[in-house]
Amino acid sequence: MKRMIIATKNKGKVAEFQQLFAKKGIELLSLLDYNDIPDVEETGTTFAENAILKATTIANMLHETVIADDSGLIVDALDGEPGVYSARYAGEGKNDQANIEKVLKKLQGVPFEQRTARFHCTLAVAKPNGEVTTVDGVCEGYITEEPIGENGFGYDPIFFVPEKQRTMAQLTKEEKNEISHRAKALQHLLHIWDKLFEKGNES
Ligand SMILES: O=P(O)(O)OP(=O)(O)OP(=O)(O)OC[C@H]1O[C@@H](n2cnc3c(O)ncnc32)[C@H](O)[C@@H]1O
Ligand SMILES: [Mg+2]
Repeated sequence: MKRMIIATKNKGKVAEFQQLFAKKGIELLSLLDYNDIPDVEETGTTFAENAILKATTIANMLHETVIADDSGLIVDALDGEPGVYSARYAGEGKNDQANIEKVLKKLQGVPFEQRTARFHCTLAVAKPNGEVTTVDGVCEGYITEEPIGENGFGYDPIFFVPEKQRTMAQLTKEEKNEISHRAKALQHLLHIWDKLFEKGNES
């Protein structure tokens, strides 16, 4: 396998996948490399449903094997919000800053030890022949009281990683890729990679 398509338009995800796949010597394309691919409506109520929806829709459209990523932030004190609605928590505009402000506002007065949260990532691989496989990855942490750090994307500035004693947005791309939900899901995928793409099973 020489190239792989990631069914996403999220630049932050693309940058992380580029780095994660570099070691495999696979050329990565994303939906940012194509014109005129409409957004897939994320009508599912679970990460897996949405990841499968995105992967199968784009695989059917392009007649190629594609990977889709559906991910989000789960905050225990908010009963799991923003969850599958992470990208559009503060409205359809997908505004990272507004999403962060909404989480922080809802958590006002909640002490640090009760601000537990996790990032979840489901990756779905869809082949043009209709076969679909999913893998998951999770990263545990705490929600800070204010945004800290400039790196990454989405909720990274308010996600404190105990292992690193810094927020996700204070980590380099390499450091985030050592511990992130996305990297863990991809590790699971790489474990079954040869089986998924062994000769005769490529399409
Ligand atoms: O659907 P695609 O095109 O892949 O792009 P998206 O941004 O809409 O992606 P999702 O539907 O999977 O929504 C995931 C949201 O969860 C948040 N998120 C996911 N992974 C994250 C990460 O590594 N760091 C910070 N926030 C993350 C961020 O707000 C994302 O927009
Ligand atoms: Mg989305």
